[in-house]
Amino acid sequence: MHASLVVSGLRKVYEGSGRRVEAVRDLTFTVDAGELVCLVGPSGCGKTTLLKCMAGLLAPTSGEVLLGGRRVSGPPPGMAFVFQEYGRSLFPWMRVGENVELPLRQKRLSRARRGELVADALESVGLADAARAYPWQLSGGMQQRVAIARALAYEPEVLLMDEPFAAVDAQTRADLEDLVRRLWRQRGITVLFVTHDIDEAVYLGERVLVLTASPTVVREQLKVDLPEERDQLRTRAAPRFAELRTRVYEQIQAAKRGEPVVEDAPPPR
Ligand SMILES: Nc1ncnc2c1ncn2[C@@H]1O[C@H](COP(=O)(O)OP(=O)(O)OP(=O)(O)O)[C@@H](O)[C@H]1O
Repeated sequence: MHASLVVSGLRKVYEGSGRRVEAVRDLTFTVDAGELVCLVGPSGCGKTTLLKCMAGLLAPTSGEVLLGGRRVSGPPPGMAFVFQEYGRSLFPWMRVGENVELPLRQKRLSRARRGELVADALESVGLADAARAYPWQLSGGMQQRVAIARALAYEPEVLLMDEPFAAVDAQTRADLEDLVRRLWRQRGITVLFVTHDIDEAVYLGERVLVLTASPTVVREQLKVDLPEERDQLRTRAAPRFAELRTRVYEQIQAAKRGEPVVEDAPPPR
């Protein structure tokens, strides 16, 4: 049930109100089935535009997105999202369990099966006892866990995450990062994770894609050759982690300065 994501020659030009913005010029990359890829780039480089095109919420000007070999032309059934603004993505008048169950109502599942999926997803994020609480009775980090549980319960082939931890404190963020790694390893979902945070990208990803400033192309694809088993203290203290984060940082600085992309650049040591 895992699917690859292919972005091919994607271009998006916004036009209207006498303004023309070429947000994304030419993006081509693949996220293999079951891979966890992080995407970083300078602010305003078109990450949200890209994700909206991938989610079928915005039509590209040219190029295409393929999910499991099928062209995306509207919200694909096998895709789930987690956004930064958990406060706005959960319905305050619904209990946690009902929020998690909501997207499942589109699927033709029995009530019992829906109940199982909700319980399993809440258990996976460590919130088995919160099903009857309302979102506003939970901390920010717990609300974001609910948003992750809602995406998991849907049993997606692909999970798109758009700066999902930007609004939580550092300690919670570290816990949520480990949660994403653990769920990804357990469930083998294909994950594309957008973040502003270079350390987060290197800690989480199997690969990091660095985008240029808008109009956007892929500046570099970096394989994260850290052990699969990661640890907030040991991994972040490893010399290889420091080398990788330096490389990503340099690439983002170069992107901000608008330096041209060097084709066939040698791989980092
Ligand atoms: N609906 C729109 N109409 C016109 N221009 C837009 C629209 N949405 C985005 N843009 C422009 O497209 C460019 C990329 O915006 P986008 O929000 O995709 O970037 P981003 O990388 O997600 O930004 P950030 O990192 O700050 O969240 C910006 O120049 C923005 O002004």
